[in-house]
Amino acid sequence: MIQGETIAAIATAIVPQQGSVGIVRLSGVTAVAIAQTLFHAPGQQAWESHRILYGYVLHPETQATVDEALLLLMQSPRSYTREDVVEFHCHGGIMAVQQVLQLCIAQGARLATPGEFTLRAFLNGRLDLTQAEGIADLVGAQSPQAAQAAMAGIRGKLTDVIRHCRSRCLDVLAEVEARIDFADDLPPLDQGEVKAQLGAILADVTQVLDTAHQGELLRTGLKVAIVGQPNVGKSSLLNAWSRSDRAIVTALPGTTRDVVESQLVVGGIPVQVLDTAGIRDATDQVEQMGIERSQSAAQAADVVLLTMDASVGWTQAETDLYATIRHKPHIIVVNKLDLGPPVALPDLSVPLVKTAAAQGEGIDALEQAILTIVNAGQVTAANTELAVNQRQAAALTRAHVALRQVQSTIAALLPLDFWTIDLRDAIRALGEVTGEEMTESMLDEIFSRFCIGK
Ligand SMILES: Nc1nc2c(c(=O)[nH]1)N(C=O)[C@@H](CNc1ccc(C(=O)N[C@@H](CCC(=O)O)C(=O)O)cc1)CN2
Ligand SMILES: Nc1nc2c(ncn2[C@@H]2O[C@H](COP(=O)(O)OP(=O)(O)OP(=O)(O)O)[C@@H](O)[C@H]2O)c(=O)[nH]1
Ligand SMILES: [Mg+2]
Repeated sequence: MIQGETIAAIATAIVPQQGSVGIVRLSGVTAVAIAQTLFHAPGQQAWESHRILYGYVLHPETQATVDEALLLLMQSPRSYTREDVVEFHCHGGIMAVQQVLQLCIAQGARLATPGEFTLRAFLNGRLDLTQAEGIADLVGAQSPQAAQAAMAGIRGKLTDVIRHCRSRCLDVLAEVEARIDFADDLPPLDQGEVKAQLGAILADVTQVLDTAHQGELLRTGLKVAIVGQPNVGKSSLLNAWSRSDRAIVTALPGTTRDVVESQLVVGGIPVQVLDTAGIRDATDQVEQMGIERSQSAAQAADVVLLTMDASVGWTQAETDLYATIRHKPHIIVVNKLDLGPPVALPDLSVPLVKTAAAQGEGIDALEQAILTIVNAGQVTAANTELAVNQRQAAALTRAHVALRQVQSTIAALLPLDFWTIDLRDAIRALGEVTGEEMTESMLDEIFSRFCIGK
């Protein structure tokens, strides 16, 4: 194992007071030497791999005690990066980890770039690209289902399927090339067999591609904006939905002045709900600015909930507002249903949900309507075993196109050389999913999206 220059980073959250323990991680050729310079382990503790040492981090010049800490050694290749890895498990907060990191830098380590530990794990063959992306997804997951899908990626479920597709393509390519090179010495190509193989591979690629929408919903989640006239019950809806008193509710129209956010999980999908200022012709400057924010929130949302008051009914104001959001996926929420049946409903064929937010009624129906409108299907643990991301989907789409092209080439009775061109394209595209065929700049681009210390 060739080890790179030693990199260092704080591996835990650096938000103040957010953890009782903080970890500084080192990986590379001088990691152990740096630890031996900085860490004093009293008594007869052995510096062995996969052992924890107890002791003190001491400033090498002043001998001042920087922290009381635990030290974890993981010797190459039995580590996350497959290089020598050392972790200082310090007290939490920011001072201890920052000072230990500074001491490591002073001893010659360099600050790791985002994702660099995982990049090294990838380059040293400990994980492939889909697994590395699974790790980033797990760190960013905002719902248990999103975490479950990420974990499937880490465990190599997608890798297995894609590798199998790629190796079958390589088999077909070998058969075809053999007929080109040694046509006289071999029996003719079994075209039926080749067609069957291609059909089977295409079916597998299609099945994986079909998970892209679920994957996108789980990873990026949804932004849902509640808009409507003042006093229709938008803030009450947010509160009922999030089972909290997140937003101020009063009987006065114009209560909400700024966008109020709440993070929820709907059917496994992370959902950011935005309660907004009621929209009307306001003279108050603060309210007017709030209304501008409502309008931007609606335009930035994935789904807009146009909320109305059943006891007032659908008015010209709703018609005007509707015109501004009709190009977005939207649902009409008829609130305050407890005050009696709606006076007037819109003459539109759009999804409509009836609620009584103050009583917490209608939330289930609202969630169902949202899942339907974004075509969420059933995001359950059972079918999130595979959930490809946009990058993987783009590569799989190229593989799909190339495989279809091979089928057309065969059907058009073109010579064998033509088959191999598209087969190679498909093989390259499948290799991009797992990272077997990647350029350095593609890798930099992917890993730079990771957080520092990962
Ligand atoms: N303290 C700490 N906790 C952590 C991590 C870490 O780096 N440090 N991880 C980091 O993300 C995750 C655990 N992932 C890990 C994956 C592989 C190895 C590892 O050493 N693998 C070697 C040898 C395993 C063995 O002893 O046989 C290997 O696969 O070759 C370590 C951590 C989550 N928890
Ligand atoms: N009867 C009844 N009253 C409701 C319901 N939902 C909200 N209200 C009441 O309507 C009033 C306005 O509620 P809010 O949730 O503040 O309305 P809003 O749309 O956020 O109002 P603005 O922030 O001013 O735009 C409050 O007095 C609520 O208690 C409901 O379902 N039924
Ligand atoms: Mg409000």
